[in-house]
Amino acid sequence: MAIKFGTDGWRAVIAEEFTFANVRLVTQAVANYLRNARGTGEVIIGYDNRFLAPEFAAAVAEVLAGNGFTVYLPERAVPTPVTAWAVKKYRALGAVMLTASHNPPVYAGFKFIPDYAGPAVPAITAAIENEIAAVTGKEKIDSIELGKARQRGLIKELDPREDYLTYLEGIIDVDAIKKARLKVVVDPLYGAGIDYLDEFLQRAGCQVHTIHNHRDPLFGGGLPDPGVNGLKDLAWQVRDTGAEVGLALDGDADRFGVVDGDGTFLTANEVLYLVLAHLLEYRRFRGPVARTVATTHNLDRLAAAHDLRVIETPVGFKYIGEALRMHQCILGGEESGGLSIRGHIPEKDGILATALVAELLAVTGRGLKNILLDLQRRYDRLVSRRLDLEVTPEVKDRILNQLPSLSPAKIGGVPVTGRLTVDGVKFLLEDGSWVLLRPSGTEPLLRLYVEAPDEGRLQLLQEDMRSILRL
Ligand SMILES: O=P(O)(O)OC[C@H]1O[C@H](O)[C@H](O)[C@@H](O)[C@@H]1O
Repeated sequence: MAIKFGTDGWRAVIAEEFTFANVRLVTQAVANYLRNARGTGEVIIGYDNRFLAPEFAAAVAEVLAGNGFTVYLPERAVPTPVTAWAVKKYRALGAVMLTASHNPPVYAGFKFIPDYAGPAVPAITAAIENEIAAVTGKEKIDSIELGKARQRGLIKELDPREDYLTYLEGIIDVDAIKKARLKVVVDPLYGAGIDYLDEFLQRAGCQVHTIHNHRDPLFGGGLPDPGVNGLKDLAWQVRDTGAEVGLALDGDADRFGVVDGDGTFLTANEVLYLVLAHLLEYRRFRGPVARTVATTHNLDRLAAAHDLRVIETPVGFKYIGEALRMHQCILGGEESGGLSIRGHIPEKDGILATALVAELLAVTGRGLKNILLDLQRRYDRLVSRRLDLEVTPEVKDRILNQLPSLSPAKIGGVPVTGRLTVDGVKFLLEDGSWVLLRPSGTEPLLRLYVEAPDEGRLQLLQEDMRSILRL
C-alpha cells in the first residue's frame, strides 16, 4: 500500500502499516527530500506519548544520522507546537514529529515540519511522497546504529521545555495572571503536553490541579481529544474543586479544550471568539484575521467592527499557517481547536491558546460565559453546530457527485445569497446564516456545518439541508 501524507502527515495503525521498516523508509524519503532541497544540517525530532513513540524516534534518528544529518533527539515526549517552535529557535532545517494527535491508541503518525515552523504545505508533502515512491522496494536505507551515531557526535540531546516556557512567559501577560491568582484544573489527556501548561500556570502564580498527567498509551480507555466527550472528568473536577476554569490539550498539545467555571464546555468557535475579542480590546492588535471556511463568522463580525479583513482558507492548519506567514494575521484559527497569533509560530499551539485564555480571565476578572453574553449583546452573536455524518462509501460518492451542481435557491426558507467552493460547498444566506458540506480529510465522514442567529433557525437549516441531500 502506498504511504500517503494526508491532511496532517502519515497516520497508520501500529504494527500494520506503521512498522519500523516503514518508518525508516519514510525517514529516508525525508532525508532525500531535505538533501535535495536544503543540503545537510540539523534536524529536530519530536514525539508524543504513544506506544513505541521513543523507539520509533530512535529509528528516525538512526536513518537521519546515517544520511549525514545532525539530529536533536529528546529523551521524553515533546508537544507538536514545541517541536515546531524549536525548529525556529535552534534554526534547524526542519523536524520530524511522530504523533497521531487525537486518533485512537492503535494509531501512530509521522509528519515533517519545515524550517518555517508550521505544517508542511502540499507542495512539500507531495515532494516527500515522490521520494517515498522512489525509495519503496529499493531497500536503500542508510542508517547508523544509535550508539555509534552518538559517538560520532551526530545525535545531540534536546529538552526545549525550559526555553519554550521562558519564551511563553515573554509573550503572555504573566504579571496580570500572577495578580489574579487563578484556580485552574489542567488536563493534558496523558499526552505530550504534560509538564508544560501546568508548569507555566504554576510559575504564573495559579493554583493548579492537574489530572491525567502520566504517560498512558491507552489514554485511560478514551481518546486524547479535548472535545466535549473527552473532557467529562475535567468538567467534574472543575466543579468539584471550585476552579475558575478547566484547560485541556489534545495528545500532542496542538489543540485546546476549555471548560468554564460551572463545568460547561466551550466550543473551539467560542474560544476563538473570546480570544480574538481579547486581542483586539486588551492587546490592541490590528491586522487581518485568518479562519477556515468551517470556522465561525462571529470572528468576521468582530473584525468588521474594527475595520479588519478576514482571510478564509480551506480546512487544515497548513492553510491558516500560510495565511499567518504571508499576511501577518493577528489571529489564525479553526473550529477543530487550532489557534495561533501574530509573532508566534505558524502552527496551532494548544499551550499558547490556553495560556491566552488564562490571560483573558485574569485581565477581565469575569467568567467566560459572562464575557460571551456581553459580546453577544454587542455584536449579534451567531450559534454554530457541526454534524459528523457517518455514511457508506456509496452515499458519500452520491453526495460528492451531487455537490458541484447543488445550488438551492433557499435553505430552510431563507434565500441563498452566495455559494463558495473553497472546500466542499458553502451556502451563504440572507440572514447571515451559512451552511457548509465537505468530506473530512482525516476520517470517513461527511461534515455538515451550520451557523445561524439562533438555535431554532439552526435546527431548521440543518434539517432542510439533510432533506435536500437525502441524508
Ligand atoms: O475536517 P478534517 O478534514 O477531518 O480535518 C480536521 C483537522 O484535521 C487535522 O487535525 C488538521 O491538523 C486540522 O487542521 C484539521 O482541522
